[in-house]
Amino acid sequence: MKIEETPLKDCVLIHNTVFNDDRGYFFESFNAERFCNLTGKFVNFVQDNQSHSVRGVLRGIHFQKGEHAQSKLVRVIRGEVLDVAVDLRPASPTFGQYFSVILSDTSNTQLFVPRGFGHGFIVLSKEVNFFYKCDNFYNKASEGGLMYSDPELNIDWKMDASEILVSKKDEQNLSFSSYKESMGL
Ligand SMILES: Cc1cn([C@H]2C[C@H](O)[C@@H](COP(=O)(O)OP(=O)(O)O[C@H]3O[C@@H](C)C(=O)[C@@H](O)[C@H]3O)O2)c(=O)[nH]c1=O
Repeated sequence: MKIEETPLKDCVLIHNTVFNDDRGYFFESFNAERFCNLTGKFVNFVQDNQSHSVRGVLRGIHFQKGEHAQSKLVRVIRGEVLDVAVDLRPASPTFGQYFSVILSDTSNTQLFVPRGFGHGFIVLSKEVNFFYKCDNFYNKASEGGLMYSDPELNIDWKMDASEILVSKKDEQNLSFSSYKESMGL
């Protein structure tokens, strides 16, 4: 297992050691001790989530507020996505910046998205099974969302707008400027 820093502090890529043989492959998708030693963080994951989506589906940009904030360790089990993490920590030097990376079932790379970040992904392959661990429970009342197409965030989703499919809920997400206003910034 190797850690690769991203331009956003605390948000790291994790490359697992994959053991290939005649039967296929094996890798440890999470090992608490190694994760802690390599990242310097103790993260107590308490909930696992899995979703299935078809090409063009964009889920995001999501976060939970306040004491319900979640760190996420995300990966793709089947297919390929462009995964996006947005630094929403007002005190961070990279506040408002995003990092994007292709995650797929062939690279098996994982992204650690810390508390205080927004997270989303768009499906690039025909179908995707997406899996992630969270260090805080789902709390509907504290859900927040930023508009994926916000001009200030200016995220390159690498897909034509006409192909993008979002939920009714995500159509109502906040602009980054309204988000900042709601935070008193
Ligand atoms: C996220 C979540 C949803 N749900 C329910 C609520 C709703 O009825 C249904 C679908 O929820 P959503 O539309 O919010 O699902 P989705 O759009 O997949 O939401 C997820 O998006 C990615 C990008 C994330 O980062 C996650 O944290 C989460 O916000 O599942 C739970 O019961 N537990 C959960 O932890």
